[in-house]
Amino acid sequence: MHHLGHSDETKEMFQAQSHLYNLTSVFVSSMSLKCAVQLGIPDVINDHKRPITLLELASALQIHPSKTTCLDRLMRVLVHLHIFAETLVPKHGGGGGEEVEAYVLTYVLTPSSSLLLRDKATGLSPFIVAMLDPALMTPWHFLGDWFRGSHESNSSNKLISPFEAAHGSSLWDYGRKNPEFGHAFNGAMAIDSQIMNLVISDCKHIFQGLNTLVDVGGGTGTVAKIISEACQGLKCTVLDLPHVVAGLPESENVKFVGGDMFEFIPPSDAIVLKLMLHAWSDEDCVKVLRKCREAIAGKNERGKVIIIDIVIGETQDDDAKAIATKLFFDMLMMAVVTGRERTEKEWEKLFSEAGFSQHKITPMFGLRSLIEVFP
Ligand SMILES: C[S@@+](CC[C@H](N)C(=O)[O-])C[C@H]1O[C@@H](n2cnc3c(N)ncnc32)[C@H](O)[C@@H]1O
Ligand SMILES: O=c1cc(-c2ccc(O)cc2)oc2c(O)c(O)ccc12
Repeated sequence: MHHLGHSDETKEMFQAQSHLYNLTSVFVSSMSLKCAVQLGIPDVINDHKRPITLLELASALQIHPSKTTCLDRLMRVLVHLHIFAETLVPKHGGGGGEEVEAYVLTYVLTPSSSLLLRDKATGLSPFIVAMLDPALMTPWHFLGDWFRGSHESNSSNKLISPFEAAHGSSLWDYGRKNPEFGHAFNGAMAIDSQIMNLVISDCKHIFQGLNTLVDVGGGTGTVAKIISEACQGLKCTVLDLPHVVAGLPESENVKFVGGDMFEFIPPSDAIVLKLMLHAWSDEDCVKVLRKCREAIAGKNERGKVIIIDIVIGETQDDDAKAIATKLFFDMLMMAVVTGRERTEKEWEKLFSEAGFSQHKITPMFGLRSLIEVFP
């Protein structure tokens, strides 16, 4: 291909333009992924038991023939994103020792699409659909207006989020009023929590010596179940909003309490807060942490708060991708709730304002850290 001999200035301008076009269209990656999940493409490929051609895929998905070329284009982008891979297979099976003359292009799963299969407990498909629900996408369209200050505070005189500006309710209240969304969101969080299964053996010592534990905002109890199964005899209570825990099945070691963490946290040896404090302002975090301190009062050296959350600026942050994801999370916490991601210094400030004297941070899995906080 012949390239025109552009000046450095022109090259730079085209690069800048290309960068902006790329940023403007990155949502196409998320939406193409969501489409693949909605169509059930990973399961169709898996159920086929061998590499699948475009026509076989279109037929299994019952796609109208007029849209086969559109499916081809969807698959092309998903292959580019490493969700699926292409492989050439001999046209007529190639068995029998005869020379193969023609090959046909087929699709196979990759490690990423293997995580989307329906039968896997850790299958991420419901997570992807919930996180890309229009209810969570709409607030982003309100961000500009929200910055300009047209949406300042709700009835309790607190700064409202772009989510509340868009929907007229906080994320948690919206989930109560729209149970389908609420269940999908809680289901997504439960899937995210399944990852604890992979690390619990490494952090069992954190729960050693504890008799009781409360998982504050523990959703449908995934983390509590994993911890209680790993630590024999440990009695776990999950505190979450009443509509979240209503009717959930209990067991001998996992009980549910419906309530508001700003009002009351049941007394226990330790409190777990996973992906909780990052959803709240500093002022609200200090209130919750003070309630936690009351709940573990009198437990001597056993008493502690165990936080699983993001810490910005850790050594793992050498990886540019990890930094970007943490910064994206920070924006997410701005758009859908009233929280933020915090550096160690910012966490430390919250702990000392809430009356805690010591903390220990252990980088954990993925982007999360485990922070033990002591009175
Ligand atoms: C992001 S989810 C985290 C769920 C769980 N900890 C996990 O990591 O899978 C936040 C949870 O906080 C709960 N929540 C929100 N406000 C609360 C409150 N005032 N008191 C108790 N729980 C609350 C929500 O219902 C939701 O289950
Ligand atoms: O809207 C969200 C999304 C998440 C989330 C995204 C990706 C993950 O791997 C885990 C969690 O977390 C949230 C959260 O903790 C919160 O308090 C409010 C909203 C969201």
